[in-house]
Amino acid sequence: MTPPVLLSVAGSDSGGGAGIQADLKTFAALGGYGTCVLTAVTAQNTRGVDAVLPLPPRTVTEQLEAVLSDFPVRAVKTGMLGSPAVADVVAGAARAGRLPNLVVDPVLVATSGHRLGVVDAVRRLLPYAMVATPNRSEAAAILGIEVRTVEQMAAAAERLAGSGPAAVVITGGDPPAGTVPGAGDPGGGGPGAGDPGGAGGGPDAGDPGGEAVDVLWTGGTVTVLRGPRVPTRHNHGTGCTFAAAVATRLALGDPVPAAVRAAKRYVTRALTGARDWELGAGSGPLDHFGPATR
Ligand SMILES: Nc1ncnc2c1ncn2[C@@H]1O[C@H](COP(=O)(O)OP(=O)(O)O)[C@@H](O)[C@H]1O
Ligand SMILES: Cc1ncc(COP(=O)(O)O)c(N)n1
Repeated sequence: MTPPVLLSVAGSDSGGGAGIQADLKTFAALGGYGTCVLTAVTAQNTRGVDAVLPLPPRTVTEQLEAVLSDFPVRAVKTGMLGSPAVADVVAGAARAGRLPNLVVDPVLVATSGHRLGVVDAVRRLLPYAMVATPNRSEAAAILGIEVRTVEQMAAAAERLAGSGPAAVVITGGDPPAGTVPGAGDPGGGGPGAGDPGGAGGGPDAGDPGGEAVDVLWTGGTVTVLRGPRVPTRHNHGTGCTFAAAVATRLALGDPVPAAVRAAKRYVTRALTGARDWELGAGSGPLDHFGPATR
């Protein structure tokens, strides 16, 4: 059977763990066919980003035309945009209705701390998103407010949805200092439990008992998605992988809540598969195709 076609609009990670490389692996692992439009080339490895070359808007336009004129693209994921001018090119295609099931991952800063994007570029694309997937610090930067607790994640998701996206997932993969703060009952609830007040005080990434808590806002409903926090230094590209998985599941026909749950499960498995890997000296990549992902 012909697989559904996905498009990733993102930067290249020479280390292969994030960006275009993570997106194409995720699309393939989940049964899609991946195409790509490069926005920037980064010199990057598990330790950090050494250089960034943003591509000219015209080169991005030409790649978009090449892909969209030939492939029946069913869903699109954007990551690093490179520049506001490139964001305008992509927003133009979205405005023209050429980017269906658009998942916008507002990449601003790499896990290593290197700046990869600006809020101004992300703002130009958000109005056209079906799903936006900022992490907590990205949501905080876009809105100019603090986003740490589950209550703050829920409020931020609702505010971001006000700027256009049909759904917003704020991801909480980054280990906060010591705990995932949130008032109320720390217990209960698998992925999909619906109590925004119940993040609990799970220990952070160093503790196998902790949780990775994401918050989904869609159609006026807040859903708290909980998963086990995988204790690992191999966590480079989690945000890219998550957003690419959401896009793939949308392309396969899932509604947004199901797509988001499936994406969270996939990231957890890809993290689990690479837990004992020793690739690079810093934040290593995920296991996109390993037995844990099946
Ligand atoms: N150590 C971890 N264990 C389990 N899930 C994780 C871990 N780190 C990130 N995730 C999950 O990966 C997805 C991407 O989130 P996040 O890491 O916050 O994105 P980003 O890379 O943009 O910071 C979310 O579903 C988040 O809960
Ligand atoms: C080209 C590119 N795009 C996106 C990210 C963010 O990935 P992460 O948040 O996992 O560092 C990255 N490091 N490089």
